[in-house]
Amino acid sequence: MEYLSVALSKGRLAEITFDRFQKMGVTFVEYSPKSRKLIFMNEKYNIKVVLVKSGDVTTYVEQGACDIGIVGKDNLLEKKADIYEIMDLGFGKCKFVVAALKKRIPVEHRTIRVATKYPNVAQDYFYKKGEGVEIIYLSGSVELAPIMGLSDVIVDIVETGTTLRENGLQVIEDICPISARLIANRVSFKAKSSRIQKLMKGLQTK
Ligand SMILES: Nc1ncnc2c1ncn2[C@@H]1O[C@H](COP(=O)(O)OP(=O)(O)OP(=O)(O)O)[C@@H](O)[C@H]1O
Ligand SMILES: O=P(O)(O)OC[C@H]1O[C@H](OP(=O)(O)OP(=O)(O)O)[C@H](O)[C@@H]1O
Repeated sequence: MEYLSVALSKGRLAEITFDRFQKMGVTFVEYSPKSRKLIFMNEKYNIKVVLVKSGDVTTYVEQGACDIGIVGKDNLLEKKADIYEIMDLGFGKCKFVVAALKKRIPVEHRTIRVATKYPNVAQDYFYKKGEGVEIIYLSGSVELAPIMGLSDVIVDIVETGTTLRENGLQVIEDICPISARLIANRVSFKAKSSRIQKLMKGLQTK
């Protein structure tokens, strides 16, 4: 039997996903949260899990290097990849927001500057509102941008709100909810449909 390959977002989603696998009886003995290993094999069910950067999951799946993937909805909205989104996994819950400094200086006579790790999501959101904005791409610690005068607002993920609060920012608009999703390569979804369906059933178990 050919193996089923899974691209899994490293970081926050990985541990929960391995835990789900464990609960459905699919164990990856070499996995531990502290391990630096990137490939894990379950010989019994012939499932190979590879740990990739969150922004690269859609690339592996779209190109067919992996059959399926587990990734945040944030990355799906940003990448717009040609894949099937087949299941909401119900974990990794957070939301996209627009946030700004509590003591925000009003912007007059110029375009609002938006700092974000998600330029397409931010651009789409303001475009749909009919607002022209200047997008400033950052790769992390986005909350710093308004504090340092780099931007007027940010578009970012909020879960507990701690990062915003501890840096003097507040949510000014909710954009949309986010959670982890199971995605599939279009060809694999047909060619390996029964195995993928079985996995989906197992992953539903809490
Ligand atoms: N604070 C959060 N709470 C809950 N889920 C989150 C939070 N931040 C991100 N996520 C979700 O978890 C996924 C992985 O986030 P993680 O922080 O591990 O990596 P990343 O920040 O997207 O990428 P990287 O840090 O590798 O650039 C995100 O794509 C998102 O769906
Ligand atoms: O509402 P909270 O529970 O505080 O979580 C939100 C924070 O988590 C994410 O950052 P991450 O830790 O991934 O770091 P990053 O800024 O480097 O992306 C996100 O970008 C926020 O900064």
